[in-house]
Amino acid sequence: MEQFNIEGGVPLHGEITPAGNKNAALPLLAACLLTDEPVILKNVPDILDVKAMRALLVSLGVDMIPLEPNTWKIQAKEVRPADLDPDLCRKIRASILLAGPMTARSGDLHLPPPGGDVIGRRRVDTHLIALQKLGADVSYERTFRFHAPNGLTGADILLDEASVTATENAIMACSLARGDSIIRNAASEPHIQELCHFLNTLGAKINNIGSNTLHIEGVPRLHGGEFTIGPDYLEVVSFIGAAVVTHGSIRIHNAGSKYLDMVRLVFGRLGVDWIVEGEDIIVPAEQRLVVEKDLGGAIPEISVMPWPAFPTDLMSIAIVVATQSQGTTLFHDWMYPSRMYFTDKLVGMGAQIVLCDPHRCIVQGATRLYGEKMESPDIRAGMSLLLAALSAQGKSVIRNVGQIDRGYERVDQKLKDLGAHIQRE
Ligand SMILES: CC(=O)N[C@H]1[C@@H](OP(=O)(O)OP(=O)(O)OC[C@H]2O[C@@H](n3ccc(=O)[nH]c3=O)[C@H](O)[C@@H]2O)O[C@H](CO)[C@@H](O)[C@@H]1O
Ligand SMILES: C=C(OP(=O)(O)O)C(=O)O
Repeated sequence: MEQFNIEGGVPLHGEITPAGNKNAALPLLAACLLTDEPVILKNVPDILDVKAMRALLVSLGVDMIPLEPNTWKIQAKEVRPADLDPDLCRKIRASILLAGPMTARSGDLHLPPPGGDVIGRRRVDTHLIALQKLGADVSYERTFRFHAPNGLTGADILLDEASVTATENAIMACSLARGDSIIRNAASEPHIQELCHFLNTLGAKINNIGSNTLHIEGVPRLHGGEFTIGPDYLEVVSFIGAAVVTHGSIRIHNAGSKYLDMVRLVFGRLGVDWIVEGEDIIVPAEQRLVVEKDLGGAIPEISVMPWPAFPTDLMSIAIVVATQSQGTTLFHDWMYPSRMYFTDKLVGMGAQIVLCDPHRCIVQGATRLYGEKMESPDIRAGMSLLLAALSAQGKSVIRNVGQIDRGYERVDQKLKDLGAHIQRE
């Protein structure tokens, strides 16, 4: 297993361009199953999760041909509901995204359980409820079977929670269902909006995009098309965090700042700001990192919520930034029960953090961090430990960097280009 060796304390300077959004690329790749015509996808990130999704699609009969770096021609001329490799499905959460398009396209799929980040129980019930509502038979005996030999029929679907991937599965299935559908309590993250725009490019009829009530007119077939995946806002914010905790200054090209309003508000409470210049973001070196108290001097709370509120996937980055901001902040992530345990490693580096329970921690900043040897537990915690190591005095080792490579393209090279002292070994 590869590791990163980092010599911390070097301010980052320079320019980067983020890769395409992992959480958009994965559903868009799965959505290519909905048409037998070729699709050209541009700005597909070169990351481990995409490699796993590609292997899954290939085993279902899909051709995926690289045209140039980050650009793929994908054609699902004929699909076969083959027995999918359970180990491959377990590698990524997004393997569950095969359920919607395969049930709609071929009426049959045997799907082993998905995997992904180990950050607590991750239910799939909402996915099953949505597909059942559209008329699919769903059974589970260590593997899922989705069966709809006569196709799917549009329905009024009320999701029992605003699950991101369940919304995506429902959207893909409704697009080819007979008749009209409504998806209520839909999630509306940027990647869900992007999936809707992509499907409309292929001839789907999805309305109210970006809202929590989607209207979908089913169509008998989708055609081919071309689409460019948008920038990964999670990578953008991770690099903003890296610049801030190293007191550096960077320019991020094509940063997709239209999606960052809430993040800016929340990071603003930690004293972080940036300048938007066209499509770019500039993080200035001079930041007054002081926690902004709530009215009456109360300790501010940063908590996660479905979009357009603050995303859970940025919680660990915000926690590391808070260790470098003067003041006290309460962090609350009710979504996942195991996302906060990585704070132990920050404490080992010198951070003052009280883990109150699996969902809450209090960070008292600013503290100097010192280099440590660590293991990357999950993708975002891994990236956060990398930020901490870049900010720390002395040497750090981060093992199990495959967790970071799942979602960040060439992260070590990008950091090196910004002047970081980082080696992959
Ligand atoms: C491949 C992909 O796109 N993964 C993302 C997707 O995962 P994923 O789609 O798996 O996450 P979900 O949106 O289903 O839910 C995340 C967690 O929050 C809970 N929950 C969610 C919504 C809600 O209204 N009530 C509720 O309790 C769920 O039970 C689950 O435990 O969305 C998550 C939440 O943004 C992100 O962390 C993941 O990076
Ligand atoms: C939790 C994440 O990914 P996944 O859902 O793919 O495990 C993430 O991207 O932070």
